[in-house]
Amino acid sequence: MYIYELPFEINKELCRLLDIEDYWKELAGNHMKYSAFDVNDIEQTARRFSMSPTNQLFTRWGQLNHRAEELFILLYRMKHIPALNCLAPAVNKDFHKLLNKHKNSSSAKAACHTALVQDKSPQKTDGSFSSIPLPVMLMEKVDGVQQPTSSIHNGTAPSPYETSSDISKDSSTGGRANNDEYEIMKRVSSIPKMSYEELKEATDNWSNNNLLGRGGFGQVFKGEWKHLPVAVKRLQRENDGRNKELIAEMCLNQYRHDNILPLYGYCLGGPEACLVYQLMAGGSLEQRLRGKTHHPPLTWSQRYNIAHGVARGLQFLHTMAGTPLIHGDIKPANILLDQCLMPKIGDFGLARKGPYGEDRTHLKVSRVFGTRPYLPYEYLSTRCLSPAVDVYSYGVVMVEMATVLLALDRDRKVQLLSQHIHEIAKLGIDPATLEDPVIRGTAYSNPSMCREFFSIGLHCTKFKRNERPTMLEVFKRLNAFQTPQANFT
Ligand SMILES: Nc1ncnc2c1ncn2[C@@H]1O[C@H](COP(=O)(O)OP(=O)(O)OP(=O)(O)O)[C@@H](O)[C@H]1O
Repeated sequence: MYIYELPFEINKELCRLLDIEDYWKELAGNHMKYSAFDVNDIEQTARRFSMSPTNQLFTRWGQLNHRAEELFILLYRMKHIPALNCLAPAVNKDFHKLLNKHKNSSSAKAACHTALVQDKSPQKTDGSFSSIPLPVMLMEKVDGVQQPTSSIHNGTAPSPYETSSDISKDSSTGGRANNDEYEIMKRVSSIPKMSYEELKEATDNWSNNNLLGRGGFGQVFKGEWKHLPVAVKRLQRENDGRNKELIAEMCLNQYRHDNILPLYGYCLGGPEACLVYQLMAGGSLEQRLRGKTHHPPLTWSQRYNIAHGVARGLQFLHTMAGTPLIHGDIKPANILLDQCLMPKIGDFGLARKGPYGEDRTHLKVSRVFGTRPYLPYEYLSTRCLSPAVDVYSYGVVMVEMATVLLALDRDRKVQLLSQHIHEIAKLGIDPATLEDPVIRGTAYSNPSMCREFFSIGLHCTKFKRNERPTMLEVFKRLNAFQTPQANFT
């Protein structure tokens, strides 16, 4: 019997059993070998049409002419006894010995508990199936029981009998995907997967000529992948935290916005895990401010556009449907610029989903990550993470953009820029005197813009977090500033 011929009652009950606790995902990803992308797609489609995801999975798999016996074997591998019981009437009796095998074994999966409790199989078996010899068509063996080999596999999902799995091949351990990895795959499933070989070729075998920079987690290379300019972040092999970085990047860098650096894909299959981003031809804001590129200094108009774009991106993250996303590491090195100097926020390795609901204002985290000179006291001392942390960091970046003073300068009396600017304000010093020396006193100077940046910086770095503006307020303030000053250079 083909899957699409399953009797309505059996199909319905299987859907019920496998929808519980998302067992269908295990079936689809670990056993039918669908990619995480497909699993996600099935889930989305089912949600869109308010239907059972298992049913959606069966429809897809069934289109490849898979048979009930094949499904039976996969359920056997999952040790899902209620589902096996349910499907038993639809398969050749020779397969029932698999069910007996589980019934006689004490190792039936604890994970089936929920399903067992709620089992309403239309036809219960009494465990007394006969052990008739298997049909001649069966050629391969699984756990001592031969399996059919006659299915037509003309689609993307490999045969359940193939020994190599897409997921296990893709695993950084080189072995079968473990639960953690499967969890990652489930969550990152909308991000395309790339092969290590492809990326090696794209970067000319990780050529030093293509090296764009280095960060705490690895190196970033320029490359061309399928005629698309890309930046490939190759994560350090010995870096224990790389999986964390990878997971966070993949799970959280999925918010699509003009001012968020798009993650094009990832690769878990090679000696090092890689993340692939849009290539930002303008480099990082850090490089531009510190004159580390061959480009001319930024004009005020460009600085304004960068400040505006970053505020726009952050207010977007902070206002995500009731759950703000806190970036946690806003600094010039993580603000990338495209060829038109449009900024995109990158590096979501430290990003966190923020406090849920309006009554929750912060999260208490177990460890503080990030770059110290950009972090406020309440986060460093009491580990309170809230969107106000990003606001604070943004304030420091605003002042850096206006003055190119270092966020931390050990030769300065007040080493932290976030504190230094408050001292300056207290002393009544005109911030325009601190304007970036490259443009101060030139035709490109813009003292009022410098004061405005400084003033936003002061507001954002207020000691008390509830006295800081929200990113939306900052964004609006910048918008308002644009109109009367439209002709600044
Ligand atoms: N998409 C990109 N396009 C162009 N250059 C990039 C891109 N991503 C990163 N870079 C360059 O590579 C450098 C290293 O980036 P990476 O994100 O690894 O580290 P970082 O942010 O500088 O430091 P850390 O991750 O330790 O905080 C950046 O400073 C930037 O110059």
